[in-house]
Amino acid sequence: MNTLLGVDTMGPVRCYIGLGANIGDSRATIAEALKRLNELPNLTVDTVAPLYRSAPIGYTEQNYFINTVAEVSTTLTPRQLLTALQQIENDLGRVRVMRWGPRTVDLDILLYGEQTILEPELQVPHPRMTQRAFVMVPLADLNPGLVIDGQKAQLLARRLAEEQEIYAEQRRYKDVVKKMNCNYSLYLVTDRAILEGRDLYHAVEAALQGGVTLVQLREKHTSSRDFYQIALGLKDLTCKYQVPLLINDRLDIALAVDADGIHIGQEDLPLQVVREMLGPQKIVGYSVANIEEAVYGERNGADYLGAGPVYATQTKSTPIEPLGVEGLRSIKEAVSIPVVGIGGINVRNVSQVRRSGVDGISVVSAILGSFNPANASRELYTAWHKKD
Ligand SMILES: Cc1ncc(COP(=O)(O)OP(=O)(O)O)c(N)n1
Ligand SMILES: Cc1ncsc1CCOP(=O)(O)O
Ligand SMILES: [Mg+2]
Repeated sequence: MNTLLGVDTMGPVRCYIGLGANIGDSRATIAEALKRLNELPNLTVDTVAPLYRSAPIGYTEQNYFINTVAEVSTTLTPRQLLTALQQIENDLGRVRVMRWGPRTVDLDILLYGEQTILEPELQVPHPRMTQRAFVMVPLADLNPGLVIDGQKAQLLARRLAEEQEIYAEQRRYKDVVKKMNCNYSLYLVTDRAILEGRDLYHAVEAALQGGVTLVQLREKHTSSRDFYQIALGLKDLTCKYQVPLLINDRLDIALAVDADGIHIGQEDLPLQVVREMLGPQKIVGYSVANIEEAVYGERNGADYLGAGPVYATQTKSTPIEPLGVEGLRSIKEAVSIPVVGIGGINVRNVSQVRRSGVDGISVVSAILGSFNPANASRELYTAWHKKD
């Protein structure tokens, strides 16, 4: 890379970014920082280590830190990357008061490819990284064989973990990466009634082969035990196709099968409670039928909104008048999180729905009502991606 001109001539560079926080809801702040990192132009978060809790070093009269390390690929120059990280820190409320003092979030370039940078503002490899368990332990999770200053990351991590106070947190932040990369464009919501006895797994697998990007298991009249078993089976299937699985309504089932998230509506458990119990790393979808509900959803932790019904539907009885494309557009314009339309969407009206500006279509009968769900999904996929 030609760093003088800031021009990329060599393709993306693999970098490691250290993240730490100890003010407020540190886990949520780290999740938000990772999301913003992944939204940077010319940068992709490839993988994130588990979270660790570590004792403060230097100034010890402060909270324990939550730490992790992200592996990213980027065509940003080291300087551009540093500026972008500082911008995220500032946007998330970091105020620089004291060296090694408490912080809302701290983002450090640990390694930038194989480069060594010795500038007053930027030193890479990070000068103290091989002395810190909270850096080396998550870094060794991502790349145990990595050699820094002639020493293997895994060996350094083991030694430092014995000397310094560091605890593994339960939540796996690989989920955050999955959530950040969630594709809402063709979202299948299941309903076994529509299958009229055909096998759910076969139908969902066919839909996945046809291009479905997200699946919601929606079981309205099933015992908890059966719901759980079906969810486990669907989780295996969606994992095989690397497509996230969300559970309709039931927080207990979503937790029990470690689903990628949940979809709840106006009559389900309160959004804030669901977010709190599921944690920041999981996807929470929220049903809305007007702008007020949409704004509420965005402010209270929803990752995306299911807006509908867009058209009349036989699949769910609802007293709500269809929103139409204009109603859908007004909801999309009122928020900045992804919005999918739902209700009566099929291959004939999908291009109209797309023109409202939403991020995807959510469908039941247009896929599961077909004897060939793979073809039906393919047609919807093509229609969604068709240029006007
Ligand atoms: C993507 C999506 N959008 C909306 C809904 C409807 O949710 P809700 O209003 O809670 O109704 P039920 O689906 O629970 O009957 C949804 N499921 N998915
Ligand atoms: C669950 C739900 N929520 C609003 S409309 C709807 C059903 C959508 O089904 P279909 O795609 O068959 O119209
Ligand atoms: Mg519901």
